[in-house]
Amino acid sequence: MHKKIFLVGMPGSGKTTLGKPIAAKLGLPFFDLDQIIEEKEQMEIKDIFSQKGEAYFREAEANLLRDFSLKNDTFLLSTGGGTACFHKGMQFMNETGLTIFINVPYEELFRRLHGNGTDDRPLLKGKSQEELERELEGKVMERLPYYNKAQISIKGGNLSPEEILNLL
Ligand SMILES: Nc1ncnc2c1ncn2[C@@H]1O[C@H](COP(=O)(O)OP(=O)(O)OP(=O)(O)O)[C@@H](O)[C@H]1O
Ligand SMILES: O=C(O)C1=C[C@@H](O)[C@@H](O)[C@H](O)C1
Ligand SMILES: [Mg+2]
Repeated sequence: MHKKIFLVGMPGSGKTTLGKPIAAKLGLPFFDLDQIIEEKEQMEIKDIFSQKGEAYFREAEANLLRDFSLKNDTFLLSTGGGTACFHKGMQFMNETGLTIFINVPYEELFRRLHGNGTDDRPLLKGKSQEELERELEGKVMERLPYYNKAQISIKGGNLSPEEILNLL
């Protein structure tokens, strides 16, 4: 049984929503790297982006991913949308534990996030509907090569936690 599990995937793919019940079923404590960053920095992610910039955020994220994984023996960690894609995040997670990619098509991500779903997602905020859909499409294309290195890939977004557990 794996004791260190990393969930990776796009914003809106369900890492937080699905992560909690999956962790509970597996008896693992659940953590969310975005929350860990906000606690450490004492700032919301959108403010880190606007005040300190994306490069600062990516470095803090990479450092905290490593610190957290080394200091904790058992966990299910829901990572940020970009964690796998910067500073060799995917490689580190694959060397450290079990990686699971929740693979949701961009059209479904768009359905979930348009409206107020982008308020707390600084990379997606302030775009028209059309721009948001194109942005999601582009990001999925750009990031798939990283996410696809996960050891387990779960296709389609509308699975329940129970269905996902059956795939593990
Ligand atoms: N399996 C699912 N079926 C249907 N809707 C879902 C599913 N998983 C998540 N959603 C919906 O999609 C939205 C985004 O989910 P969630 O916040 O869990 O994504 P995330 O991967 O944690 O995003 P982020 O990387 O921005 O933290 C929520 O409104 C949630 O209700
Ligand atoms: O997709 C991304 O690059 C991000 C996703 C979020 O989880 C946050 O980590 C942050 O908003 C960046
Ligand atoms: Mg989340």
